[in-house]
Amino acid sequence: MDAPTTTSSADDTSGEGGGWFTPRKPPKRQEDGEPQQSGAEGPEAAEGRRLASIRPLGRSGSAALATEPSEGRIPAAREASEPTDEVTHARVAPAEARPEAQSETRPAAQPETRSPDAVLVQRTMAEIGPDSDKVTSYFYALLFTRHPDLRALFPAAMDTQRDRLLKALLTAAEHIDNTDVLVSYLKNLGRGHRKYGTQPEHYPAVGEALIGSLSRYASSVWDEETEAAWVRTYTKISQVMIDAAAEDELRAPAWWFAEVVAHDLRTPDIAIVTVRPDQPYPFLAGQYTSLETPWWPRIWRHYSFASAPRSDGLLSFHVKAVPAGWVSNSLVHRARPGDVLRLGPPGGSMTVDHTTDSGLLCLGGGTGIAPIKALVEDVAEHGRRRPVEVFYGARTDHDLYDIDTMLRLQQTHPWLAVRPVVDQRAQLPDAVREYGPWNEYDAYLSGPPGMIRSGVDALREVGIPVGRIRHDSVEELVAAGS
Ligand SMILES: NC(=O)C1=CN([C@@H]2O[C@H](COP(=O)(O)OP(=O)(O)OC[C@H]3O[C@@H](n4cnc5c(N)ncnc54)[C@H](O)[C@@H]3O)[C@@H](O)[C@H]2O)C=CC1
Repeated sequence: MDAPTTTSSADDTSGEGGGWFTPRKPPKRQEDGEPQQSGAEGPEAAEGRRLASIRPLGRSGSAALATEPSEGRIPAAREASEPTDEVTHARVAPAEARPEAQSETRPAAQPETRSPDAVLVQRTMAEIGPDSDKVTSYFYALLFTRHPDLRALFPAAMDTQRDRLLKALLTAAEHIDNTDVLVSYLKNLGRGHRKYGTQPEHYPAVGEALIGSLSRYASSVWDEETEAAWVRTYTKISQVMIDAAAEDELRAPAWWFAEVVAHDLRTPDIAIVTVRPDQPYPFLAGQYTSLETPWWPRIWRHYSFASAPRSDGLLSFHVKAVPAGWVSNSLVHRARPGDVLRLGPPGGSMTVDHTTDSGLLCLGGGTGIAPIKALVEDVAEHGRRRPVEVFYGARTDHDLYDIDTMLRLQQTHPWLAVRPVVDQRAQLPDAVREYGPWNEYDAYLSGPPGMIRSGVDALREVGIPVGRIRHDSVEELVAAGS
């Protein structure tokens, strides 16, 4: 099944964006192609005022956000940029979930801790909240009418990811003061865009469309000051992305080709797909990649690696075909040895900290067992006898499609305990409560959103601090309709 794209509780910012692709020739303004809008604020009025402010951002090497990342995470946006496998819709965080909404309810005497730009950006976000679908549509209308070459390079069916790019940008802007988290997120986002062929000159085009759509739908709060704040914010965002992509270019390809070498249908809708990349693919156990099939060009989905790095260089994924999941259905029902896929760079930070000897408490629900298996192999390879307890949840016995592998690992490694938990008999979080104590353990959760939520609650109840609980982004899992 599609792996979620966020990992870890206190970190991770893998980033994949929604896809800006290389035009065959440099993008060119198409004044005649403007979307026709009735009403006072047409695209020209909305967008034409300050386009010169967003300049092409070359590969300067000087990141606008200078602070080094501390592996932070932006929970809402990380996955936002890369869909899992489902149709999703524009989702701007509800007002009550937004940082500015919280600060708006502070007592008046409390000092403002946000930067002036953040205040203006967040005010815009609050304003466009109810119109997020319209903002998204207008954003892409502006982008593609002004830069038609870009349209041809997005997936044919934009519904699947059309809001990903915008959402990632808006979330990044909203967190502009949270530099540690943001820089790491944006660097990953910039690196992830290399597989689309994104070039520095594409960023101003996107920035213009962004400001054009925001100014239209946040017109009641939009003024010169707000526009300047957005221009500064977007310039910072894009500069970090451009620099990260340029840096990455020196050491890694934009994508890897990977030939399917094995296809093991474990249940009618779950397959283990093994591929051989065309060149070495470095990654860490617990991470994931983005994957494109030949049947759905430019539709990328995330899948966790189901093994630690192997000496033969092969990579495996556990894929569950989900309703309307184009990529997952192709991988389960169509892919065969010899087919060639493309892989993006690895991402995610749900990885083992080898500097400690703490035990690992792992909860894997359904195909979420894939990265858990990789973590177990990673611990085994490091030769440290750390206790590892795996709770493997499934709907029925039949759905424990990889239990044999897990039990074999348990036989080989005395420090490993694997406990299958089948729904009819127990709930995964309840099962965890029956064992323990867990206060000396780091926890890893991988599975559907409901499992992550109730699992985190249960783990906190049994005394594991939140900073030691790592998991995939629930928001993104929900967005994926998993
Ligand atoms: N890196 C990761 O974290 C990965 C996550 N996944 C995610 O895992 C999910 C797997 O889907 P399926 O195999 O269809 O799983 P599923 O829906 O069949 O659920 C599997 C098990 O998770 C537990 N579970 C599910 N909902 C729960 C809830 N509300 N409360 C407590 N426990 C619950 C139960 O034990 C259930 O049997 C997908 O959403 C996929 O995106 C998949 C691969 C990797």
